[in-house]
Amino acid sequence: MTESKIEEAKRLAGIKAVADHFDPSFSYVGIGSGTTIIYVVEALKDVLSRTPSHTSSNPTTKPAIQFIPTGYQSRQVIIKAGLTPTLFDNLPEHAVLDVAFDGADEVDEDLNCIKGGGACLFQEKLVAERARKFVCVADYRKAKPRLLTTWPTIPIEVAPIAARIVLSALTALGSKAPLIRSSPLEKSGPLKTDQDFFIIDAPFPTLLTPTDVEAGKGKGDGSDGTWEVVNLSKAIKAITGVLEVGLFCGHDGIEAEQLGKRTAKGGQKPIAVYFGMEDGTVEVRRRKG
Ligand SMILES: O=C[C@H](O)[C@H](O)[C@H](O)COP(=O)(O)O
Repeated sequence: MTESKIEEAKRLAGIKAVADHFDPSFSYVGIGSGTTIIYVVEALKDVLSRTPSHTSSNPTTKPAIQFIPTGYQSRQVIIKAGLTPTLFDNLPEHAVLDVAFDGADEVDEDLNCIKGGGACLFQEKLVAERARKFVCVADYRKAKPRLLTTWPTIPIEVAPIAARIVLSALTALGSKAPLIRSSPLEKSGPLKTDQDFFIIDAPFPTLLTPTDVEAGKGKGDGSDGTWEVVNLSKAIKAITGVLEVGLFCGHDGIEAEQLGKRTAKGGQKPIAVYFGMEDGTVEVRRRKG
C-alpha cells in the first residue's frame, strides 16, 4: 500500500470518529499527538465550519470550545486549525473533557494500546483519564490481536538522572536490551520529551490479556517469562524514575465509576478505536460490555 493510501485510511477513520463522538455543543475536547490526530482536527474544523452557532458573531452564543493539547506538536495542530487551545493545568478544577481523541501505535482486541512512538505519552494519559470518552484513531497497521505483535517495544518516559537504573530494572523484569531513544540527530544525544525527560524503548514478549491468563497461556506476572498487559504496566510504573508507561490499559468504565473517579467512563483505555482499512472502509473496535 502506498503512503498516500495509508494517509487516506487515517483521514477516513478521523472523519468517522469525529462524526460518531463529537458534538459542537461540547465545552472541552482533548487532542492527542502524532500524524493521525491531524486528520481528526481537520474533521473537527470541518464540522465546526458548518455549525451556525460556532461561526456566528452573536456574542450571546456559547463560548468557543476549548481544545486541550497533549504536548507541543498537538498545540501547534490546534492553533494552525484556528481553534482555541487551553493548557491542561488551566482547566477549571472540576472540568471533565467531553471527549479526547488520540492516535495509537498498536491496539489489541481488548482495546489496550501502546502509545509514545512519537515520544508523547504522559500528557496524553493525563488528558485521556480526564475525558468522559477517550477515542483512538489509527490505520489498519495498528490493529493486532495482542500488544507487541508488530510494534517492537514499550515506550517509557523516565527522569534522565534515573535512566540507567531504570534500564537495569527493566532488564530484571525480562526486557531484552531496552534502549534510551536517541534524538533524530544522533549526535544530539537522547531525545527529550515535552517534560524534558528521556524515552526508554523496552522490548518484551507479546503481551497476554486476562483471558489468556485464565486460559492458562501463561501466569502473566513475569515469573514464567510472560506478562499480562496491566501487570506489566504496574510493574514498570513502580520503578523509581519512571514518569509514565506507554501502555494505555486497565480498568473499564464500570470499575472507574465504582472507584469514584472523576471520569465518567474512566481509565486510559479508549471506549472505541477507529481503524482506517486498506480497502477504504473504517472498522471500529468498541469496548465490550
Ligand atoms: O507519541 C506519540 C503518540 O502516542 C501518538 O499518538 C502515537 O505514536 C500514534 O502516532 P501516529 O498517529 O503518528 O501513528
